[in-house]
Amino acid sequence: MKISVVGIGRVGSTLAYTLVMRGLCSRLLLINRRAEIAVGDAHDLRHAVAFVDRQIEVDAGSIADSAGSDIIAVCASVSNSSSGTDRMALGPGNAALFDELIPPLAAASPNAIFLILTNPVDVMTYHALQLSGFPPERVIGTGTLIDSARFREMLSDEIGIHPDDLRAYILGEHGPHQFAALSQAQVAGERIENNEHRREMFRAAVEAGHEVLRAKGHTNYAIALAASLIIEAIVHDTRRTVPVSTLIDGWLGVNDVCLSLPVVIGRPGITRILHPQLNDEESAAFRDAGRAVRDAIESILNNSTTK
Ligand SMILES: NC(=O)c1ccc[n+]([C@@H]2O[C@H](COP(=O)([O-])OP(=O)(O)OC[C@H]3O[C@@H](n4cnc5c(N)ncnc54)[C@H](O)[C@@H]3O)[C@@H](O)[C@H]2O)c1
Repeated sequence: MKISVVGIGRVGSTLAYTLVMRGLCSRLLLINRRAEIAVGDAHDLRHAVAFVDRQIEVDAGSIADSAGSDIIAVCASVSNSSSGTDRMALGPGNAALFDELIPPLAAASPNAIFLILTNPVDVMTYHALQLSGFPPERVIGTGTLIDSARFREMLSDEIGIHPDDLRAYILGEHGPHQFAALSQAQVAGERIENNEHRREMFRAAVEAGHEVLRAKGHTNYAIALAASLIIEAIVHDTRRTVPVSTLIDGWLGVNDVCLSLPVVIGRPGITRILHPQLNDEESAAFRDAGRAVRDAIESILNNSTTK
């Protein structure tokens, strides 16, 4: 299993460390615009391999060196130091960066699965899909997995049940147009009540990500573990059900846009998209998210090579 991580900044280097810790590949390639950072991280991680149970070849390299990757995790980004909590502000810069990166990465590894972390993640997942020409099941955005994890963690504290056992999803956009599918939230077949307190908890979960950004200027640990859960599902064909950003084609009248829905993930990538029975308010929120991300795709990708 060969995994390439593109963009060795705060998120990419934490993801690379997580992949080594979890022994999720036999070859790990790090690619960064400033090559010396990737070289340094590759050395450091090679020393870390001595402390894990699996032999992993860790290298720094170029897009040509990524040939034959099974999974390509894209964390490359223009600087996000001045964008604050506005992920869309990164859109034009990152769209141009993807124009440069995705076609040669896809050509070097035509059978790979792309995992997109770069923000605005729904727009960038759509862009990667277009630029690679890969089928939608092999282009996955981390989407609202991270938001859902924060929400389940808060629910778990209140209910006193492990977050993994709670079926509670935040869906839609990884951004302001996300919503909690509370009408479907349940544990062991028992409904998790949809009340004002829980809706307040959803708002707190969304705010929690912003609090991390305000405090330290970036997020890295939780998103790296979220990405490694998706990668683990691919590597071990676990068929886990996770909310991630994927191409939506027709559901609830939403078309030609990437948004988060629960999907099943295995060795081929997304093996199935699930369609929860949302109530009217949640269905309207999903359509709103579709409109917002579609508008962003049109304005951000206007000048890109796909137009
Ligand atoms: N999806 C999520 O939930 C989530 C969570 C956190 C961060 N993010 C996003 O992940 C991205 C990375 O965040 P970060 O904090 O690591 O940023 P960062 O600035 O620390 O790292 C970005 C890295 O990309 C590299 N890079 C830029 N252009 C490149 C190119 N052409 N080829 C190779 N590398 C290139 C830069 O040199 C830098 O090392 C951002 O877009 C951020 O918003 C997403």
